[in-house]
Amino acid sequence: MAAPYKLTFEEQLRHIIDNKTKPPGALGRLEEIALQIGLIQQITNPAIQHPHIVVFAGDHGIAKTGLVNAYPQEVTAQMVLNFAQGGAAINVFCRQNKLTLKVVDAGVNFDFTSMPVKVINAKIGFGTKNYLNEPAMTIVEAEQAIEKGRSIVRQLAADGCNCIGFGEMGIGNTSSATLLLSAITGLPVVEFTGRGAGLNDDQLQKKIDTLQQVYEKHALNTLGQQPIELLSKVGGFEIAMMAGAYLEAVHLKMIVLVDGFIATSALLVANEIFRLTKQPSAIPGWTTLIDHCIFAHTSQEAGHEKILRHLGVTPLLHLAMRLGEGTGAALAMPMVQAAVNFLNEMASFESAGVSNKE
Ligand SMILES: O=C(O)c1ccc[n+]([C@@H]2O[C@H](COP(=O)([O-])O)[C@@H](O)[C@H]2O)c1
Ligand SMILES: Cc1cc2nc[nH]c2cc1C
Repeated sequence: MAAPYKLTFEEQLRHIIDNKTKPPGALGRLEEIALQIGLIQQITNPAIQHPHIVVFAGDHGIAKTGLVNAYPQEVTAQMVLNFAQGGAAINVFCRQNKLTLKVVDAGVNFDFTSMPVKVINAKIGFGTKNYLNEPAMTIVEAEQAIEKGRSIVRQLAADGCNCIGFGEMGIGNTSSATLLLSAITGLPVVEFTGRGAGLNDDQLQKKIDTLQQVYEKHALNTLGQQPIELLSKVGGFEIAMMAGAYLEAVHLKMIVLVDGFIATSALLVANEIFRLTKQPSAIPGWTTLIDHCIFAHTSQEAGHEKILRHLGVTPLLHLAMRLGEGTGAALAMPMVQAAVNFLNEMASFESAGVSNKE
């Protein structure tokens, strides 16, 4: 006699989700998220513990030229102080959704150490170099930033956090994100260039021309599969640190929420690093970091929708936001919690005595 067929863990989870008191699929995307989280935690009653938003801040040498940005470089440091004082949008949404916020100085052009503010000092440098003239950072700096991002997440996980969203702050960083995405996907710079924090039509054209020049100067068409070199040419300290943070969070099987355009560019860099290390994925059958992540929102920054489509993913929210700071991730967190809650708390047809379809 053939041995009885044993359900795989994924089949068991699907069965539990399908037997909740609702028509199959009626909770839509929440059902996908519940399945994804169950698979990440390899348990049928998963839990979110000590959810965090970590905002990485860094400055960009190119921003000093004013060729690609509407706001001056000083705004990065000023906004970090605003985060530390609780006055930014991300502070409001974290308070609303009971998320712990950590602010990391990955490389802002300002010294916060003498100030009475709660900012994690992970400074790699006082802003990157202007990549119109030279590489943004050294290979060693790129590696240091990645390692620092990994260690920050490792510490949070050790302190009990299992759900995390990453945000960023850095005047000029939509330009870095554009160049990184263009190199990694092989799609033209113009595809990913947008208005950032608020460029007009003329300024947008100047940004496109400038970034095309940078793309050619550093032969970025040859660097798509060399993520560390790519970061060193056109990256940002906050983007490199976030890439390390994603790598560690996925490695530790945390629930990871992806914010907007810049956060997605850091994820793609991390994904290339993951691919190079050829480590087996923590979850059977998941081959990329993308499989592991929950995409929080679609930013209004023009390139975001394009890269999301390229990846074949649909985020939870579409609020026409383009702020960064992790605000999209913070707003999506209650949906993720709702997915976990229905899986844990809803009755099944059997337990509630509700008749199922014939
Ligand atoms: O997250 C997004 O999708 C997003 C889209 C546009 C702008 N931003 C934020 O705006 C800043 C970068 O804009 P820019 O024009 O200076 O490159 C940076 O601090 C980001 O957090 C963020
Ligand atoms: C004011 C301001 C706040 C921000 N938060 C994230 N990016 C930002 C850019 C600007 C300009």
